[in-house]
Amino acid sequence: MASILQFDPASSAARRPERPAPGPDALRALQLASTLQVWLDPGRVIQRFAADLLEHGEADGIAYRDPEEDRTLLHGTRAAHRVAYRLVVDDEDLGEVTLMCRRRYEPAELEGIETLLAALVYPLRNALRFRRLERCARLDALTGAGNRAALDEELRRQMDLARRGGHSLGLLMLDLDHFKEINDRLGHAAGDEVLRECAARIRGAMRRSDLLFRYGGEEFVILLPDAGCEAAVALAERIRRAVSARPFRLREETVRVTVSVGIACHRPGEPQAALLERADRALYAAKRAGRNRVEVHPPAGA
Ligand SMILES: Nc1nc2c(ncn2[C@@H]2O[C@H](COP(=O)(O)OP(=O)(O)OP(=O)(O)O)[C@@H](O)[C@H]2O)c(=O)[nH]1
Repeated sequence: MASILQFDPASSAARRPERPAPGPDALRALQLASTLQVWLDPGRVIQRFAADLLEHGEADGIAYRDPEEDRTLLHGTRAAHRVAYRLVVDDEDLGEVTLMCRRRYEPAELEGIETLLAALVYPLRNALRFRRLERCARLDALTGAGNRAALDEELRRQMDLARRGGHSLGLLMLDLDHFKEINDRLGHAAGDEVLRECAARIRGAMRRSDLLFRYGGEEFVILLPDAGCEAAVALAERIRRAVSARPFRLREETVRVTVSVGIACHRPGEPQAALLERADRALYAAKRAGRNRVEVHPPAGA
């Protein structure tokens, strides 16, 4: 088990005030920092950092625990001797870097490694911040689903993948029934609560590979990569049941909510707008047929 050292570049410099003028380590760190700052993806920053240390034989393997993702990236191979650094800048957690080596580290070697870690922390912090901002720009703040801009981008990407791979792509358009009544009777804040809870129930019915977006006010879109109409109908029914099965408990009231769902499956060569338009037509048919139901475009037998 490796001991974990907290690495903060400010306190690390403070610990060695008598450090001599820049030597080869410092020059290498400077070069490394200028290479690393080019990347705005934390995974790429770590990959480049690891490649540099592996190349110089300072480690046989380097693992990185991302502070915001449930994963650890490994470069190189695992080895018995380990030293782990929790990276912190101004109280901001940047994750944990573990260096693994077949031989035991000497104290002088660790000092050199800490100089290189100092080159890593700021590019890594910038990349983590950039990723956070980019994610916020693509998320709907109320429900945590993807927003309209994210849907446009993802739909284009998924249609392209479907075309190249010869896969199918299912699209569900989902709308809460009589939502205006909830807003009018209980107020906008209660309406917001319903939207949040509804998104949570939808997510609970989805598989990991399905993608949820808030399309507009009380309308959601789900993309099902590599899924045909049968799978799309099965998901739509699961969602319809999950929403209507039990009342929504709000702060002061409980309300029953239902959803209508329209489904269209991508046809080769079909433009994005046409696919959305067909799902919308199916949704309209579900509303006209009485709501709390699922319809597909084209309708069976058409
Ligand atoms: N609370 C809340 N309400 C919203 C939000 N966005 C849109 N709405 C409301 O959603 C309601 C949509 O009403 P309608 O389009 O008439 O639809 P509906 O009442 O669900 O009726 P059907 O769709 O025909 O079943 C309007 O009252 C909007 O003000 C939001 O972010 N929060």
